[in-house]
Amino acid sequence: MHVVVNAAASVDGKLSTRRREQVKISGADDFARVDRVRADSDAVLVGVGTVLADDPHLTLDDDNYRDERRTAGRDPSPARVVADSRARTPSDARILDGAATTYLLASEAAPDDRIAALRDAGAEVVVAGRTRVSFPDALAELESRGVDRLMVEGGGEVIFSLFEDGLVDELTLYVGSVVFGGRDAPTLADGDGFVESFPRLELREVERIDDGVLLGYDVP
Ligand SMILES: NC(=O)C1=CN([C@@H]2O[C@H](COP(=O)(O)OP(=O)(O)OC[C@H]3O[C@@H](n4cnc5c(N)ncnc54)[C@H](OP(=O)(O)O)[C@@H]3O)[C@@H](O)[C@H]2O)C=CC1
Ligand SMILES: Nc1nc(O)c(N)c(N[C@@H]2O[C@H](COP(=O)(O)O)[C@@H](O)[C@H]2O)n1
Repeated sequence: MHVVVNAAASVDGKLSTRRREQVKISGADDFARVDRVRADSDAVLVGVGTVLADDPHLTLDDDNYRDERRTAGRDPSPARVVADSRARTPSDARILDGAATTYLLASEAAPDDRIAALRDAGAEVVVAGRTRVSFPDALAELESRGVDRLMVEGGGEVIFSLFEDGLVDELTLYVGSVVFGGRDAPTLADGDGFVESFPRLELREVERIDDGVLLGYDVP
């Protein structure tokens, strides 16, 4: 499986403000680029923190991309994936609106009634990990279900874990020309942080988009 992380950050590396609400950092051209990356992916993954904060839809905005995928014999939209160890995703979350397949990655610690409720709401539940989602196991299961190219849209906790597990192949980071500050504001990679063996990236591209900069990296 090829894993592409895409996110937008302020110049001080924050994905949002300390209020952890959804903030538009990208402009129209960058959102159009993100739609293209989604359209090229088999699935789009976020953590439950992002679902609770943003209630994202994660489908395609551009109808042409849906047509293009149909013509290629693919589902019109990529699948949506939530990493949600305890199955906290609300049953009325937008990712469960039936517009695309939605996988819920849970751990063995998830309450049975929550798993049942999310299955009733249409989620395909994948259990991987005892108390927290094991990404190596969960991504292997998704691959067995046809997900060869996975886009990860955040947030910082999930992105850190994927780097920690050595599962990231590419990172594209849009840096908007804005400062959020805030010691508790989410950053591109949160979690426990690295103190050694830092993931090293190879800078592949730099492009001005809207009033910000897109940085593209390969992860060797
Ligand atoms: N600007 C941007 O591009 C983006 C911004 N955001 C912003 O980021 C914030 C949300 O980020 P954040 O709070 O970090 O949330 P995340 O979306 O990263 O979700 C984190 C949660 O995922 C669950 N999880 C399950 N398995 C794992 C695992 N193996 N490793 C890590 N987490 C796991 C955990 O909850 P549990 O233990 O219950 O499973 C964890 O608390 C919001 O403010 C949102 O607006 C989000 C995406 C993109
Ligand atoms: N690329 C990008 N730029 C921003 O400025 C953002 N705030 C985000 N956020 C991510 O996009 C998701 C929203 O998706 P929908 O529009 O609901 O489909 C949000 O949850 C973040 O993952 N991304």
